[in-house]
Amino acid sequence: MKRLEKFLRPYRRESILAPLFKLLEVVFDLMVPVVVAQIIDVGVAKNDRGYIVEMFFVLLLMAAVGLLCSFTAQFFAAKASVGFATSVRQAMFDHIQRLSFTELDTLGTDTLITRLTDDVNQVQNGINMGLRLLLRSPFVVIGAMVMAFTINVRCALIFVVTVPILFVVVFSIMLISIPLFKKVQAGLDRVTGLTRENLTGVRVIRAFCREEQSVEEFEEGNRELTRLNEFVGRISALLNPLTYVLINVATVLLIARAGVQVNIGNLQQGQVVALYNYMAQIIVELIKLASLIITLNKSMACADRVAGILDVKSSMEYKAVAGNDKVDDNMAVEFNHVTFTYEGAGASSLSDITFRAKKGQTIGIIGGTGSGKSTLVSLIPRFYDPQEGIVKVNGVNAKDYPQGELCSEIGVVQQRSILFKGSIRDNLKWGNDQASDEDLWKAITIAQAKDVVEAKPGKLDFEVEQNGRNLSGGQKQRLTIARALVSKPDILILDDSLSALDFATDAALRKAIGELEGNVTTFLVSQRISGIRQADKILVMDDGELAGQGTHEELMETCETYQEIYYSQFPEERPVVMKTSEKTEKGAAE
Ligand SMILES: Nc1ncnc2c1ncn2[C@@H]1O[C@H](COP(=O)(O)OP(=O)(O)OP(=O)(O)O)[C@@H](O)[C@H]1O
Repeated sequence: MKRLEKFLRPYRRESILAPLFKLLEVVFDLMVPVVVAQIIDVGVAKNDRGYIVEMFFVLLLMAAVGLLCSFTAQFFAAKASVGFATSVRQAMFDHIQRLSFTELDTLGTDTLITRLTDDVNQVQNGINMGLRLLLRSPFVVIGAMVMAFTINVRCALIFVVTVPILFVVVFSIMLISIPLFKKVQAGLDRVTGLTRENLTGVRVIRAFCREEQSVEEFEEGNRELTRLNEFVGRISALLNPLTYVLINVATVLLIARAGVQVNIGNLQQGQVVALYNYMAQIIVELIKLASLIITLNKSMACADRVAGILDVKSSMEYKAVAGNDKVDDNMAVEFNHVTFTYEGAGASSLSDITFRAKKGQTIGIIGGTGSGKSTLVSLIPRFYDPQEGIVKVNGVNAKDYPQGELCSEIGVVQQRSILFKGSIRDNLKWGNDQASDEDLWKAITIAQAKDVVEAKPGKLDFEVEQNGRNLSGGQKQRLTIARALVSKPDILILDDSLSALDFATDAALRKAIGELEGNVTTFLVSQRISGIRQADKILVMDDGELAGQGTHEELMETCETYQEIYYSQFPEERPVVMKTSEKTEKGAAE
C-alpha cells in the first residue's frame, strides 16, 4: 500500500476531511447515551414532561448534525478513493505500454486485466472504507470506554478486560486471512484466463464439438476458486459469532455488577442504560471494524498485486539520443551472429543468425512451422533484444535508437490481423495521423483493399467493430497491410500476412509492394515458395538456424532444406531418383 501512497497525495485535503467529519459524527454518537440517561434519571424520575420533550429535540438535532457529518465524510472519501483509482489505473496502463514484449509474455494478459480492473476496484473500496471507518471505530470504542469510566469506574473495568480480548480475536483472524486473499486473487486470474480463452475461441470449441470439455475445465477452475473463497469466508465468518459471544458475556457481567451498584446507591437506572448503550456501541463498532479489516486485508493484497505491476522494470533500455555508429547508407538490416531465447524457454529460437539486407531489396523468409521466422523479423523493430550478436537497422544498432524512432521507420504486419474499434479511417491513421484521405486511398489500393473499402457503407467512415469482427480474415489482412503502408516505412515486414488472400490477390499485392515508391526494403515471411520465389534474397530457416541464403536459383543448387520445401510443394518437379537396386545392378554389369 505504501508504494501506492503517492497516488493519494493529490487528495490529501479529502483524506484529512473525510475522517475528521467521521470523528465529528462520533462525538454526537457518544453523547446520545448520556442524553438518554438524563431523560430517564431526570425527566422520567421527576415526571418532568417539558424536560423530556426538550431532550427529545436535542436528540433529533444531534442526529441531524451527525447525518450531515456522515454525508460530508462519504463525499470526501468517495472523491479521494475514486480519484486515487483513476490515477492508479492510468499509471498502470501507461506502465504496461512501456514494458517490453519479454515482460508482457512473462506476466500474461489475464493477470494484467484482473489487476487493472478488479484489484484496483478492491483498493478503491478499501480506501473509501478506511478513510471513513479506520479512525471512527477505534475512536468510538475508546470514547465509549472513557464515557463508561465517567459514569462508574467499577463497571467500566469490565470494558477494560473485554475490549483487548476482542482486539486479539479480530487481529488473529485478520493475520490468518491475509495470505488467503492473495490466493483467491490468483485463482481469479486463472478463471479470467479460462473465460477469455473460451470466449475468444468459442468458434473453434464449437467446430471441434468440445463444449463439454470446455465447460468441465471451466467448472474445475471455478470450483477451485469457490472452494478457496468458501474457506476464506468461513474463517472471516468466525469473527461475528466469536465477538458476539464475548460481548454478550461482558454485557451479562456488566448488568450483574451495575445492578449491585444501583442497589447500594452508587448508580442510577438511567446510567445503567447508558453503560449498556456504550457496550452496544462497542460491539457494533467492533463488528464494523472486523469487516473493515477484512476489506482492508483484501485491498492490501490487491494493492500489492497492483504495485507488483508498477514495480516491473522494462528489460529494454532506450537511448535518449541516437547512437553515433557509422551509418551505412546501403544497408537496411544486418544480423551479426544473432542468438535469441524467449524468457523462460529452454531452447534458443534463433541460433547464430548472420545475414545482410540491402536497401530496396525484397527478402523472403521461408521455413517449417516453429522454425523461427516470426522471431527473426520481430528482432528488427526491436520487439525483443537478442542475448548474443547484434541487429543493425540502417547501419545503426537497434539498441541505439531512441524509443519510438525505430517503429516510425518500420511497418510491421503481423500474422494475426488486429484492428480496433473505430472507423476504417481511424484504424489506418495509426500508421500516420497526419495522412490525408488521398494517402489512405493510395495505401488501400496497394494493399488490394480498394474494392473492400468501396463496398462498405460510408467507405472510410465504415465502423470497424472490436477486433474487426465485422470483417473477414482476408479483408482484415488487407486493411492491416494498408495501415502499415500509410506510415510510408523504409522497412516493411509482412509476417505471413498474405495467407488469407486468394492466389490472384496475393500475386497482385506482392507486385504492388515490389513497385512501392522509394527505396523500401521488404521482408516477406511465407510458408509458400510462390510467395518468396522472386525475392532478391531468401533466408531458409530450420529449427532456429539459418539453413541457407541466396536467390531461388542459388538455393535450388546449394540448400537441401530449400529443395525439400520446394519439392514438397511442387512434387511433380522432383527429379526421378534411381532406385538403389537399379544402381547396384548397373554397377555389377559394369
Ligand atoms: N512468446 C514466446 N515465448 C516462448 N517461446 C516462443 C514464443 N514465441 C515463439 N516461441 C517459440 O519459438 C520458436 C519459433 O517460433 P516462431 O513463431 O518464430 O516460428 P515460425 O517459424 O514463425 O512459425 P510459424 O510458421 O508456425 O508461424 C517456436 O519453437 C516457438 O515455440
